Amino acid sequence: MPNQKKIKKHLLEIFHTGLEAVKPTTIIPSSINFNYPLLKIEQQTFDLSLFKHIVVLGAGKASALMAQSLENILEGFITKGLISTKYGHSCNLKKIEIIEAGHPVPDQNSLLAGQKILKLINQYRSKHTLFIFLLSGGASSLMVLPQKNISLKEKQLITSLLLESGANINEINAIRKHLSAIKGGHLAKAIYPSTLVSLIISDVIGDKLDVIGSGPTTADSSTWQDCAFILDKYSLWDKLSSSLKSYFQEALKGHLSETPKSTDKCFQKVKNIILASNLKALLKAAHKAKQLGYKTIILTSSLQGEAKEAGKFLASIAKETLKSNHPLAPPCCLLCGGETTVHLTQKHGKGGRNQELALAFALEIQNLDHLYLLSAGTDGTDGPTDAAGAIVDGTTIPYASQKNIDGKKFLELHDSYNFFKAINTLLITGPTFTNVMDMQIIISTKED
Ligand SMILES: Nc1ncnc2c1ncn2[C@@H]1O[C@H](COP(=O)(O)OP(=O)(O)O)[C@@H](O)[C@H]1O
Ligand SMILES: O=C(O)[C@@H](CO)OP(=O)(O)O
Ligand SMILES: [Mg+2]
Repeated sequence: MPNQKKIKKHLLEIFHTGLEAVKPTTIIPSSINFNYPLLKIEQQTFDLSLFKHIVVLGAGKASALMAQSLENILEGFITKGLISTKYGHSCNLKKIEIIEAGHPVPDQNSLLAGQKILKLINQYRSKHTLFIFLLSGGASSLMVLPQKNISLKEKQLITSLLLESGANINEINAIRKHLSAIKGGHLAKAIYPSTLVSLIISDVIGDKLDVIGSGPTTADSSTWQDCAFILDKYSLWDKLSSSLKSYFQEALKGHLSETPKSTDKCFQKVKNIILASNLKALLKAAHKAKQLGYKTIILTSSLQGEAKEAGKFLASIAKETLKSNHPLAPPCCLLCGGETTVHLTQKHGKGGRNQELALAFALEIQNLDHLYLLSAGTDGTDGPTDAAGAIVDGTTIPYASQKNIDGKKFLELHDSYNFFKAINTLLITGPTFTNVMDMQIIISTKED
């Protein structure tokens, strides 16, 4: 079907245009202006003649390309640097060391990164050092340094429990911050009295500074009470090791200190600057969709909730375009972004929130012509799979049925990856070196 091919090409063009707008290679050069001694980053200006050293640190899925883009501007001025990124997300750097580490569950290299970053901070901490921190999503797992008495194994266990529980990223990170000696503002505290500027690519809803990568350079707004509430809400107390359980209990009795709060003087010397977000990608994607001839609307950049419910809801809007021309008449493009969650049942298959959303959408529009959806993670990875997401239309479910593949069953088993793999409709991009949550692109067209 030639039209099907054309629309799929459009979906990919719109997605990749959105991605391009939030790549480090785009945003770093466009936000930084350097004319020695003045380094201007967005609205902030730093006089480099006041500093003896510039030390670049960072963690996240985008940190390697952020570092490379920064080296292109500042190479001769950087004293030393170290960033941590996910396996397979490195690129060539001249001055800055790279460690590749585990994600979404931290590993030994995540710990090594946390230790080495703290060592560099201790080595260069002074009023004459400017620390530049390159932060993007994934940092919570890629750089860890557990508080005293907490082992890496315990951090790994609680991370896995939280990821499977259906907890959202605010909740997951409230717990992670309270177990960390480097996130939840602790990194800013360790760097004080040096000057710190944190360049940030946001992958959380509302661009909350203390949630992105568990906010290493920001005052934490969550509390031990919040942690207790989250452990209750997802029935996690009994799944914790006995030592971790007593750790939280001690904290609730007031025996452990809180994460650094906004009144801490260390934050007076910190500038947190968000360089890219989901909305930025959606705006550029919308521009492309309009160029391709679609009436276009951005529905939201904060889609959240259970992935399959979001898929159903988006399908209802897509169908409305055909039925009543609302919110737009075809040919039109509806854009959305955000981060849904998947509450995994104990026995489950392989998938990710975008593939799950796409499968739920496909089930709702089966046998309907004219509707198409691309749903994908902007980091190029959806869940623990090698796919970024999937592309579906009205033929997806019937085509699978012909091959005796029952979409409904695969959805129930959270096995969306194997569903799409079997019918060869996975979207595979590889690492994109950026990360602004997920994007959904719906095209509704009345052409045959
Ligand atoms: N079989 C599965 N089906 C659907 N979602 C899954 C499955 N396995 C894991 N997930 C979800 O994948 C999420 C992690 O995906 P990932 O793309 O790495 O997230 P992020 O990009 O935010 O780090 C977890 O929150 C988990 O709920
Ligand atoms: O590192 C983190 O805390 C989160 C949010 O920023 O990123 P990701 O979902 O990619 O793990
Ligand atoms: Mg995420």
